[in-house]
Amino acid sequence: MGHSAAVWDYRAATEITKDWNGIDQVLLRTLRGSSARVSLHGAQVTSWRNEHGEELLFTSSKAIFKAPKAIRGGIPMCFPQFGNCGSLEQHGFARNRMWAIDENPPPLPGNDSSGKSFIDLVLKSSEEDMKCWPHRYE
Ligand SMILES: O=P(O)(O)OC[C@H]1O[C@@H](O)[C@H](O)[C@@H](O)[C@@H]1O
Repeated sequence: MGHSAAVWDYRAATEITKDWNGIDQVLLRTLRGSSARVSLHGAQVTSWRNEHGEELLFTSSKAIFKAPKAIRGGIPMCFPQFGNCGSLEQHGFARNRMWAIDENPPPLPGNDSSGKSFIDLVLKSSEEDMKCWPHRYE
């Protein structure tokens, strides 16, 4: 990619694209050539490729990347419940909401961002979700 560790610009290694349903997804690349893809639908990690381009995550070919279905596969956010251990939908509603990019995230701990890339996503409680889970969160 033409980056060197001395001038690593993680923002240049972060690209926002749309999936086939028009939903924003974030592609993150590292200096060494590995990458991850995160959908704003559920903040779900849908791909993680190593520096050889090999996919390390399973995402079902039957996955529907669109509400009201949560994405099946990858790394889901299970909140505020896991599985069916509660009265909410399977694994909670967070994986079936549109998350937002936090433009002013707190810095990474230490000085460990060289060659890496990252994105901070945020989900805030909504009046609608308060009806079934009456707690504020962010
Ligand atoms: O199928 P979903 O709703 O995407 O959930 C993902 C998986 O979550 C796990 O907790 C279940 O044991 C699996 O059966 C399930 O497939």
